[in-house]
Amino acid sequence: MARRLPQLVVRAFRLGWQIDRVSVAVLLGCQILSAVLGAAGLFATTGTIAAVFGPGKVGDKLTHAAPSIAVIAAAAALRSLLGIAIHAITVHLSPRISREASAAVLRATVATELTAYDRAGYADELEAADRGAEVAVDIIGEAQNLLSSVGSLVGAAGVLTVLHPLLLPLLVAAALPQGFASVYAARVQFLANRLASGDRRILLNLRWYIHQKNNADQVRSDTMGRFLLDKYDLIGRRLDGVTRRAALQGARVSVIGAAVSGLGTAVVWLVMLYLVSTGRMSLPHGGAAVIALGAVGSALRGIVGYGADLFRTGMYLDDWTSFLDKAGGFALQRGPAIAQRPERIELKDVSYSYPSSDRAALNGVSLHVETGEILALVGENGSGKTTVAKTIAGLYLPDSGAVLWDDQDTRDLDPHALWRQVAVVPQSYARWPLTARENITLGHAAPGGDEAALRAAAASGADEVIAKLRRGLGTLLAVEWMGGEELSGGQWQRIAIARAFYREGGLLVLDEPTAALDPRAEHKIFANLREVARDRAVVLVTHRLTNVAIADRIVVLEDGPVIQQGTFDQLVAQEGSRFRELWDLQNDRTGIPAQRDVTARQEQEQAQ
Ligand SMILES: Nc1ncnc2c1ncn2[C@@H]1O[C@H](COP(=O)(O)OP(=O)(O)OP(=O)(O)O)[C@@H](O)[C@H]1O
Repeated sequence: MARRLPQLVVRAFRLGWQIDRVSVAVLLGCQILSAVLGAAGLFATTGTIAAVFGPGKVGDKLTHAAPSIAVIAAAAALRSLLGIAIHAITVHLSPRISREASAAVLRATVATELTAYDRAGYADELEAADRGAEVAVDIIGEAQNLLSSVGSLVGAAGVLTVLHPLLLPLLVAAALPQGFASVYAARVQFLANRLASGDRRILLNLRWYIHQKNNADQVRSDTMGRFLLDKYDLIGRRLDGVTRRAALQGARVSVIGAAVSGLGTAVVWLVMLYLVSTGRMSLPHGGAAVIALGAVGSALRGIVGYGADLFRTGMYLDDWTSFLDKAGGFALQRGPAIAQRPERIELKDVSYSYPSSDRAALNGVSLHVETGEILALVGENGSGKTTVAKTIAGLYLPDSGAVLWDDQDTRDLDPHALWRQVAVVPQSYARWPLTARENITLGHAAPGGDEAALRAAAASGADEVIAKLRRGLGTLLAVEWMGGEELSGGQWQRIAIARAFYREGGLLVLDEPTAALDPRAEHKIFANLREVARDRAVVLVTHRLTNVAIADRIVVLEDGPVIQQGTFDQLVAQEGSRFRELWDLQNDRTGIPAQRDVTARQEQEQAQ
């Protein structure tokens, strides 16, 4: 603690310094002045006592004591003014420190590799960092309380040492057991909190799932309410158990520490009585020592208490800094090269495993797509289509092999510049609680007003959606907010596609882009796709095989590796192949395979 506390005080003020130098400078100035005034007041008190208890007439004694009394009064008045100033500055500064600390976590989070989210433990580290940012609100207050106690201690200790050199070391020794106990209790509480972070996250998720509008119908229709609430209760009780055990353990040690310190304090008083009764210390000095002892005692208790608080806050802040330093070990650290609009993107023998899985999601995948082309990825659930699409888009880096954007490895490319060239419609797209305009432009408003956004909306069918909104593009798409409106699933999907069409990027990735669309809307998307692909490379992931007929090339994946590649006609013609099997199954209920069989039979008969 002795080693850590000075570092933590420096760290607290450094954090404050980054945000508001003037406030921190004034705070430190007030603190030093207050300590000096405290010592002056205490010295004046001993002077007053010596004068009052000394020999002479009462009137003379009071005249003698008057300057000291004036100093005591002035010091007390000034200190209380300084106290008000310190409090006001602390209250003003603390929330800003906490907000800045949270913003730093957010900045680090968006600057981590996507794969971090797939790693067990990352969410815990993120939560710990968030908690560190949350408690940062206390650090300035705790640091300044500690400084103030240290200031009082220095002043009072000086006075006490002048009165008798034995008293101060004895008092410090008496305070130490309580100090150790407080730090131990703080540490136990911190470790318990860390241990419980997984459960706390589950509770948070449960709350979110129960509150969320998207799930509200299923919570009711699936009669999930009781089940979720019981789960919440169960985990809450487990959490209570952890905190109760920590509180008991901390309290046990605190009681022992307090008892030993209490005994120590009794010894100090006995020593003082002994010194006064044996004439080793004068009575006026004894009186002054009583006051100084009180001041030193309360300063020591302050150091112990505030020190323990600061120590605990420091442990949380350690989690915060360690997350910021390495962003959970997944900080984006790619090369600086700036990606241009890609002419050709190529996957060369790419393999990729998710961190939490010992099975490869991609296994030796090689394929390419060029500007003006539509590449379709096909395969059964879990075959690796989305993973390939994300790897092409530079969202994942391969474990082995390479993803080349015009011969430049995505590992060497600046990721933000690369993503400016990418437009993605993922399977579950974000429904931002923003206006329709912002949902399409995503903060990249075109200089020519709404023209580009409306063009993208027309290409995706979102124009019909916008036309029905009360305030058109300016309508807030969040019904839970005043003036907001809600869209249907398919209407949202049209907006998500418009968003991708709006982006200028040279790569367009569509992962099941029409799953929620009606046939007319779906037809419109695919009718426009060739035009959209004119100056972009398009990667299309879909299970609806009729839609992949539009693609220039189709890649069929199965559990990681590519098992077939070719045009639609080539793949359909491969009897017994996986693509042909999926095609036949999909059309089993529509009669298309039967028609095909009839056509094939007719052709055979004609040939004979
Ligand atoms: N975040 C993840 N963490 C661990 N494994 C994952 C993760 N995402 C996908 N996988 C695994 O990787 C494999 C490929 O998944 P991917 O999502 O690429 O398949 P897909 O072909 O797109 O499937 P679908 O047709 O169901 O969308 C699957 O075995 C899946 O279980």
